[in-house]
Amino acid sequence: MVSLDSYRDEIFETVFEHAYHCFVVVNEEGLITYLNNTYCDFLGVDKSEAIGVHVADVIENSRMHIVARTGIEEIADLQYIRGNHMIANRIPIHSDGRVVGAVGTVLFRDTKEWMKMNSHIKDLLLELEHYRNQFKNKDGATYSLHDIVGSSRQMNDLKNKIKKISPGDVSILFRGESGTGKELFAHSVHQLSERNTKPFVTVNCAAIPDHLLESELFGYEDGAFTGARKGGKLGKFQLADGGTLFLDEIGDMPLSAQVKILRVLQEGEVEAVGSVNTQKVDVRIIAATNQPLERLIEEQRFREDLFYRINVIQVHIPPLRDRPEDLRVLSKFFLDKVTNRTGKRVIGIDLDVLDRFVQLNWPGNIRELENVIESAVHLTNTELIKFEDLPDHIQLNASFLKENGTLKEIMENTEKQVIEKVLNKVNGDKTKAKELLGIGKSNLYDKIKKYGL
Ligand SMILES: Nc1ncnc2c1ncn2[C@@H]1O[C@H](COP(=O)(O)OP(=O)(O)OP(=O)(O)O)[C@@H](O)[C@H]1O
Repeated sequence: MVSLDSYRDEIFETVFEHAYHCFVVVNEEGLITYLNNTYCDFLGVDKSEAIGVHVADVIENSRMHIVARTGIEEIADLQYIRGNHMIANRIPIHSDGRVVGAVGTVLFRDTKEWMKMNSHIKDLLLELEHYRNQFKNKDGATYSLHDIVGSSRQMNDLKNKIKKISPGDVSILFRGESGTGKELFAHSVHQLSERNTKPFVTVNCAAIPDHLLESELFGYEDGAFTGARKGGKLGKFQLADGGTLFLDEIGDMPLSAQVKILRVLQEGEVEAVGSVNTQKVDVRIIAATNQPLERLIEEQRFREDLFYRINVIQVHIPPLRDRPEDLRVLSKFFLDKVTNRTGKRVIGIDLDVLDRFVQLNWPGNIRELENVIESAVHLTNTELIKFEDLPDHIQLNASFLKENGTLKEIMENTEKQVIEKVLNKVNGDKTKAKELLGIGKSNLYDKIKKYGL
């Protein structure tokens, strides 16, 4: 007689492993705990490598991590995976009254009917895409984590952090120098959140003149001011209702607008310019800045109470110079992007060029790197980007460093020369030397030893 356990295992094995359906199970963090063989084959992944990985990294357009968080089931949802439209069911798993994960099934039995329906759906979606493009609203999140290139430890840590903090409504403040990718990360947060089917609206606080910012943010009523559009206009808050509002360059927002934003965030209501009524809005705030907000607060140019509102979770994006491991992969990525766009055949980057890139400071970060590659692709006469194809300022910068070494080497060299000169001047008297140099005795001894003086 078969035991109950093995009977159960048999059923499990038959249902999950021999079925034509794809099955996936995730835990509450969205990490895959089970993936059946059919799904592995279809995705072309190795089961042992997929288990424990975040589902969004293994399955395109997955929403399993969202269901595992919200506990709201999604039945017969259309999902695009590996070139096909599939029907996905996502069901939350409850234990002890709380959601502990989700199980997902995807139907893809390759029957003729399904193929027919699939191609019909493809046609319909193409048509829909065509109409969507015609009415395209420039707002919307167009990037996701997959678009963020980089293999450095810092980038991987950042991506993991984004996956953890994206679900939920917590406000996030991205900090980092210009061109580090703050906007890209803001898009990704929205894409990974429960709000991803709702609008993602960007406000560039630095680009809107002070006197227009209020009406841009909160909209205005018909006839609110001279020159106002007939019928009034919706503000960014109303447009983002249910979704995410990305306040870019928030450090540049005038104080008067800061007060008003704070009120909206506290009360969840907006008042259009010229209106006597308020309107409820539900938006998640993501902000970004490259400004030192703490200093702006001291100088009373940024409100401390607003800072605490937006700074619930802070994410710092490191500058490019601090993650040289990403230079090679980013350079290749931009090379492919530019050559695909321009049709010019340039297949590689000289190793010399990449070596130089590592020495540079990149004040404009990834945006600057993209511009440098773009200009080099246009200038090169060969299939390889060479040193002489780089813009002048990069060549100068690089050759200076090449001749003199890295910043650390230049500084050490200078330090050695100064100490040597002072020691000669005082005939080796270390007490006098330390006074002239303005450093402590043990510090001086350490340096004498380090430079072999
Ligand atoms: N990791 C990355 N992978 C691919 N492209 C990137 C990456 N980071 C940034 N970029 C690209 O670099 C450019 C600048 O990125 P983004 O606008 O997100 O930076 P930012 O930090 O918001 O800059 P700013 O503070 O000036 O607004 C964009 O074209 C973006 O697509």
